[in-house]
Amino acid sequence: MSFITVRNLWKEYGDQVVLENLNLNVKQGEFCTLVGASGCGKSTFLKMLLGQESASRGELLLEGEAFPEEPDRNRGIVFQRYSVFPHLTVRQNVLMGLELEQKPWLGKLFGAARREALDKVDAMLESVGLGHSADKWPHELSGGMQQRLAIAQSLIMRPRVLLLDEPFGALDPGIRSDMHDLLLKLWQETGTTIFMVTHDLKEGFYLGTRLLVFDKVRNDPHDPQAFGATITYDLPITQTNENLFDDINNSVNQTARHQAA
Ligand SMILES: Nc1ncnc2c1ncn2[C@@H]1O[C@H](COP(=O)(O)OP(=O)(O)OP(=O)(O)O)[C@@H](O)[C@H]1O
Repeated sequence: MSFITVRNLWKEYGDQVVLENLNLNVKQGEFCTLVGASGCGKSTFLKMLLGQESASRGELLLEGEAFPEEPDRNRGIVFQRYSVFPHLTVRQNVLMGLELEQKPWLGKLFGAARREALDKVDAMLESVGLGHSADKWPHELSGGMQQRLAIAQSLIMRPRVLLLDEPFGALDPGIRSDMHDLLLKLWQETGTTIFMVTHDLKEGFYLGTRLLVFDKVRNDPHDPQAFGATITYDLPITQTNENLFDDINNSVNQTARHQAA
């Protein structure tokens, strides 16, 4: 049985068809990268996987069962812009998830439970290279450090599915490449299933084990909302070549021009 099953999935907002007829089977531990023109519903798809948006039609299954309708600890998300809490230190930012999980009403751990949680937090901070910054405030961190903190915050909950929405889009190229190494290391260590949206096709090819291209196959210039995007390429990344890269790039750019027209 596949870990995640997407069957004839549609998403509409009012008259606008955003996604049409998505079909996908994902195994546990796969690293899927999602590319596509702006507005093709990539973030919407992540939100559906997170439980923040529901499908208009079709099925979204986790191990054969309907996805829980509310976000839960099975799924973590990291956005492009830093989603950390400015009024908490680095350590408190990562600790908070564990506290809320174990003490949902009080939001605080005490004694041995707190010490155990702090050990986990410090180990996680070490693994994302923030061991020396545990007592800093988010505004004292660089963009790359804040993004590492956001990743630590998600991973401490050991999500079975990690959703990344252009997590490195706002970072400089050098820092991006460090973050790639870090993400691959954490993915290998945790075995979590990843869906990552990127605008950078090369990044998609480099990081993922599987590339999903979201694109519109039909376009009505008089009614741009009539048709949604679907998955036009679903490729194991080992089977790619230079021509395919150009084909995908061209079709995504063409859709982007239609959307902008
Ligand atoms: N809550 C909402 N209500 C109405 N329309 C929405 C909502 N969320 C998204 N949309 C619309 O759905 C379409 C797809 O948006 P989405 O953000 O998923 O695209 P995307 O592929 O992630 O784009 P980008 O690459 O620019 O982030 C857009 O036209 C957007 O305006």
